[in-house]
Amino acid sequence: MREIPADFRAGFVAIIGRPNAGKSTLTNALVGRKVAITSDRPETTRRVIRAIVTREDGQAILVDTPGMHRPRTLLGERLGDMVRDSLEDVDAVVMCLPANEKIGPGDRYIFEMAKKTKAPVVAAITKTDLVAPTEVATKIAEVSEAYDFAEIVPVSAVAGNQVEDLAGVVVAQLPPSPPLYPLDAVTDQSEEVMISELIREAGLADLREELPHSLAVTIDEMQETTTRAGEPLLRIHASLHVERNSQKGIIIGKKGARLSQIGRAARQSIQQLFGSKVYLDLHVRVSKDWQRDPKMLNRLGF
Ligand SMILES: Nc1nc2c(ncn2[C@@H]2O[C@H](COP(=O)(O)OP(=O)(O)OP(=O)(O)O)[C@@H](O)[C@H]2O)c(=O)[nH]1
Repeated sequence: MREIPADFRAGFVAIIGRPNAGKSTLTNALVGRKVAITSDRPETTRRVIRAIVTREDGQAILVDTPGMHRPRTLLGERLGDMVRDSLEDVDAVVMCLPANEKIGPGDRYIFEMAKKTKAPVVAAITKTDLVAPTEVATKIAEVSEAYDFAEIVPVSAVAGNQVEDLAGVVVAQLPPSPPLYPLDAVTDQSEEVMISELIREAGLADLREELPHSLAVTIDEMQETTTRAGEPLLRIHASLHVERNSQKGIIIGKKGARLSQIGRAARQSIQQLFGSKVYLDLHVRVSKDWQRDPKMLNRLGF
């Protein structure tokens, strides 16, 4: 293990922002690896994910929160609780504000929540690649007037601009501390959670509005075996839960075409992550109103 400098800093950092603000993409860019799933539909993130960024000068443990919105279902309420919990006991907060969108009521609602934490709040002006440099300057002025941020850093997770600078600014807000996780750790999620998130990501890709966020994934069985040729093989049986029969049809597609496509995409990303061959068996189940069913939510880990 390399030597830890005496002025090393470490702590927990909440990444907040309204749905679609770019939190998951920024988390992945900061870690340099995919740990959070992303999509262009709001409210993709359902879990509080811990991603770990380790640098020469410190270690930031990122808590990726679900986009904040007014709760309509029991799932919504639990997500809200998860966000509030994740703002307690953090050492710093990063609030994502997209460069290409005006500050709105959703952001102001989050400012109010952020005021309740004692931790410094850094503004990350995200998606700067989508606007002209002069617009970034205007945005910085708008953001500095809207809230008393400790620092403001414009960043593009997609173009990779200023991601390192943001990491440096965030680490500087953390208290002096030895590393809290091993230096090579990137996440504390279980393999099962990561696999189910990758399957959910594949399920959400290319879906039109008719199947919004009624999709949940459970891993029913997972087994490490070998192929006939003796190579390591990960066998996974998973269920895709939807709320209605009509949604089941959408997921399966004509003659099962969509489901096969989901299986192929998910298998590829799982193989990439684990570096071994994967056999993936997917079942689609209708679990009526799972977002309102306490038993089902518990099973899914909410
Ligand atoms: N051009 C560009 N697009 C970005 C950037 N960061 C995120 N996006 C896009 O913005 C959309 C939302 O990004 P996410 O990272 O999923 O947003 P999120 O805040 O985690 O969203 P929720 O999970 O809904 O809370 C995706 O389509 C991303 O590809 C960026 O730096 N540049």
